[in-house]
Amino acid sequence: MLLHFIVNPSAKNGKCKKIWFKIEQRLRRHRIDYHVAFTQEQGDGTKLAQQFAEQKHEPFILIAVGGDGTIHEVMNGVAKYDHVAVGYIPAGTGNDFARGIKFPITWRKALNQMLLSVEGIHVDSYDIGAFKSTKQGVFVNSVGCGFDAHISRKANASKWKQILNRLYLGKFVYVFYLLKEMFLYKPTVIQLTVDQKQYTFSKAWLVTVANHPYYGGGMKIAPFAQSNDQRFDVVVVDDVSRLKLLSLFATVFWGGHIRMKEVHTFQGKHIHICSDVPLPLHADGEQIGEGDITISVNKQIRVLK
Ligand SMILES: Nc1ncnc2c1ncn2[C@@H]1O[C@H](COP(=O)(O)OP(=O)(O)OP(=O)(O)O)[C@@H](O)[C@H]1O
Repeated sequence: MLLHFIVNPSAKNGKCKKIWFKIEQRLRRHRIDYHVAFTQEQGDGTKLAQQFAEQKHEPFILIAVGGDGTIHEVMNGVAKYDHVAVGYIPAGTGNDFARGIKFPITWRKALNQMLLSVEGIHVDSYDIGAFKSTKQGVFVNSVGCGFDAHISRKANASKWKQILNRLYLGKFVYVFYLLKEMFLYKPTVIQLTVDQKQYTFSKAWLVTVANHPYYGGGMKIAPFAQSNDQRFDVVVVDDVSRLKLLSLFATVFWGGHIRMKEVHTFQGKHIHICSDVPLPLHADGEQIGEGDITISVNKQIRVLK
């Protein structure tokens, strides 16, 4: 069987390119036929994946190699096609999708498992979410609005990120903006609707709609979320002091934050978030603009395990 790969060479601060060369050696050694396309800029993952899906009429396997941004883009290209099974080799900095579906988070182990799986073609079905705001699309990990999207927007726009990325210190940019913006960001009134029930939060910092527990490179933002239960876990941080917010960012690594009284959790299939002030939004860590957003469960997608 011919395997199709979409590789983001820039993932993991450019290390993904070297990872791909090693993957290629293994494929050749196993005499596996493959075809590869490289992304050249943001958005290419979606375009290439859609082109593959439209060209092929028989079932085929499309494997994304990169980080969460890469699998996000590839899923956006193929979510509406039933004849595609998606594979994922984690080769990014965060790799939360792999954690979320309990797939190995190192490229070597993931490749080994996938090579076994390809022979038997073992696929599992997973939920993906659909969002509609000024942009629309699907997500595999989470959609977030408010403070976290604000931080990632600031960090991505920073000239320091590119410089520090080259030194593999890119994460410090997020920490810098987290500490700085904590004192500048103004929490807002948010109206949240979960399956027709309405809730109002007067000083909301952030709302995360999660498909599985992981976020931001291993933080357990929604510890009980499951990626195959056809619903989302919603986490709201409201009316928290700036000092306590800092401790929240420490406890979120093991999921301890959900015991705080300022953290509210819900579960549902249809979520609407609106606010008087347009809130920054992200889907799987990718910027998707700002404003009100509606999120619903998309049909499941088949993933190679
Ligand atoms: N050739 C390219 N050059 C620059 N950016 C690219 C290229 N191809 C894709 N991108 C963009 O790179 C961004 C980051 O990719 P990705 O998220 O896969 O890697 P990562 O940030 O290292 O991993 P993670 O999200 O898991 O932390 C995505 O927004 C994607 O659109």
